[in-house]
Amino acid sequence: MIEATLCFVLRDRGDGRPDDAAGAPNATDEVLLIEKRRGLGEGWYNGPGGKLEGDETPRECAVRETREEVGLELDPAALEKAGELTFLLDGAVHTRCHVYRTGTFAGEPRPSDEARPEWVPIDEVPYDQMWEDDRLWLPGVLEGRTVAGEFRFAGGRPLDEAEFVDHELEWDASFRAVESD
Ligand SMILES: Nc1nc2c([nH]c(=O)n2[C@H]2C[C@H](O)[C@@H](COP(=O)(O)OP(=O)(O)OP(=O)(O)O)O2)c(=O)[nH]1
Repeated sequence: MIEATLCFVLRDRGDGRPDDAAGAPNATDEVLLIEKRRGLGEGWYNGPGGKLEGDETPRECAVRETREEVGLELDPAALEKAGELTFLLDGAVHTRCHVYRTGTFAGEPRPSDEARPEWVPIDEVPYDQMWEDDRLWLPGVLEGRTVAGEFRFAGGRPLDEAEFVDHELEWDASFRAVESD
């Protein structure tokens, strides 16, 4: 089983309207997406992220992958755990993915061999150029919600060529018990 991360960095486009009391972003916020240049999901938009290395925690992985892919420095303590997604392929767990969200970052995004970064208004996220399941959970994550999801694919490797067949979602999931993540 692969353990991986995704990290969605949000910024306020500056319309002066505050986010709501719960801190949920408003519709003028932008999210940093990458166009993935190689590997799984090549050619599709996603958040920065990737597989855990060595004995790093998912949080450390999200910070490292964001630095490597787009050159932003994140504050690990300011990463909010927003999701835990399990991707199954032909009945077996293929990848467990920890999803983070943050509004705290330093630096300007820059392209790398792996990724071309782009700030995208959260109501213009190109779901037709992303993994097929993303439209089911990413809008809620960008609104500040938490989600636990299971997504079933079938048809053999690689995962990004398999058929998306089924899913289960639990919204407003609590990840406090595993917050060392
Ligand atoms: N948004 C989204 N991301 C997904 C899905 N399935 C899935 O594995 N991912 C993510 C998890 C990881 O961040 C990323 C795959 O990891 P990666 O970027 O390290 O994969 P890779 O094959 O390019 O690995 P590498 O050669 O760079 O080590 O894709 C999905 O359905 N939706």
